Amino acid sequence: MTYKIMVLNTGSTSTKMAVYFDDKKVVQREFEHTKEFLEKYPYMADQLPMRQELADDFMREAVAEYGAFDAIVARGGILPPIHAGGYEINDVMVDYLLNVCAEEHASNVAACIAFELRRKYDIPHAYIYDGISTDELEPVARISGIPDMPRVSVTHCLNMRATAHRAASEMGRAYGDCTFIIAHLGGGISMSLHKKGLIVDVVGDDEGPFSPERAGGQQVIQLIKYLVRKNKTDMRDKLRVMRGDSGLFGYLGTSDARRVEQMIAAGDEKARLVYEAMALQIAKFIANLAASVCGKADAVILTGGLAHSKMLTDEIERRIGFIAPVKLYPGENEMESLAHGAYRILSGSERARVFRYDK
Ligand SMILES: Nc1ncnc2c1ncn2[C@@H]1O[C@H](COP(=O)(O)OP(=O)(O)OP(=O)(O)O)[C@@H](O)[C@H]1O
Ligand SMILES: CCCC(=O)O
Repeated sequence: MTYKIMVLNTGSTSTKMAVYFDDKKVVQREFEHTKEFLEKYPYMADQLPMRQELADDFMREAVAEYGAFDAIVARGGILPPIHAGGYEINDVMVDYLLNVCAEEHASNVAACIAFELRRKYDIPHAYIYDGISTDELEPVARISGIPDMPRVSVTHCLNMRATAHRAASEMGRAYGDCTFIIAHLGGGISMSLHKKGLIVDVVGDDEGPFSPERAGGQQVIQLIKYLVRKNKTDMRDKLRVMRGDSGLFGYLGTSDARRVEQMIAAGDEKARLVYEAMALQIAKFIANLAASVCGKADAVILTGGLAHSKMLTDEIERRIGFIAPVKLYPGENEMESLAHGAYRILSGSERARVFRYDK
C-alpha cells in the first residue's frame, strides 16, 4: 500500500505545500509572501484566512489529481514544551496556538490550517512533527539564573534532528550512539546538542548568534534600555526587534547572505565586518555547546541555507575545527523531514503522541 501524504510548512516569507507518496516527493508548490504584503496583517493569526485559502486551493487540486490522502503533516508552532517526533493535531493544540500562545511565529498557523483541511477533506490523520518547541533539555541546561524563568528549548528542531539522523547513518552509526553539535544557519540561527538520542542542550535563536534577520542574544540591560528608548510597547514590536528587523538586515538592509557576499567582494568594509562578526558569534556558541560535553563530540554539523556559503563555513571551521570534524549539510530539508516523519508514523515504525495542555 502507498501512503499519500500532504505536507504544509508556513514560513515567515512563504507557504510551502507538497505531495508525497510514502517517502517520495511527487510535487511541491511554494507561495511567496513579500515583507510588504505581510505588513497588512498586524498579527500572525490575521494571516490565517489568506494562508488557509492558498492551502485549500492546493489541497483541492491534489485530491482531484491523486484521490484521498492518508495524512497531512504540518510544521509545529510555539507550543508548550513537547517531545521530539510526531503529535496528532487536536482541538486542544489548535486552541493553544490561536488563543493562548503569546509568541508570534509563522509556524503557529500551520497546525490550524492542517486541522481544518483534515476535517474538510476527510483525511484520517493530521500531525505535526519535530515541532520547534521540542524540549529534551537536561536539568542542568534548564537553569537560567532567574529561578522562576527556566530556560526553554525553541529551535529549528525539524531540520537539525533529521540532519543528525542522516549524518549518523552516513557515518555507519546509530543516532543514539553519536554526540553531535548542530547549528541550523538559516534566516534565524539556532543550535542543538544531541547526545544519546536526545537534544540535551540548545542555543535558541534569541540567545545565540545574530542571523540574517534576527538579533540573537543581547546584553539584557542594554536591550531593556533600548526597547524603552525606542518606545517598543507591545509584544509584537519587541519581537520584531528580535525576529525580522535585525541581524544582517538591520545592519545592511538585506537578509540575503549572497547579496552580502557580493557587497564584500565589491569592497564594502561594513558588510565584511558584520559578516565576520556573524561567523565569530556562530563559532562562539558552537564552543558554548561543546562545553556541555567537555568537548567530546563526534562532529559539528552546519546546516541551513547559510551552510552553502563557503566564506562563512570556512571561517567557522577555522575557529572551531579543534572541537570535532565539521560536516556540512546545506539547506533546510523541512518538507522532506515532515513527510518522512509522517511516513514513519503511518507505516508503524513510530507512534504519534496526543497533545495535552493544562491551563
Ligand atoms: N549559496 C548560498 N550562499 C550564501 N548564502 C546562501 C546561499 N543560499 C542561501 N543562502 C542564505 O541562507 C539564508 C536563508 O537560509 P534558509 O533558507 O535556511 O532560511 P529560512 O528558511 O528563510 O529561515 P529559517 O531557517 O530561520 O526558517 C539567507 O540568508 C540566504 O541568502
Ligand atoms: C528558532 C525557532 C524556529 C524558527 O524560527 O523556525
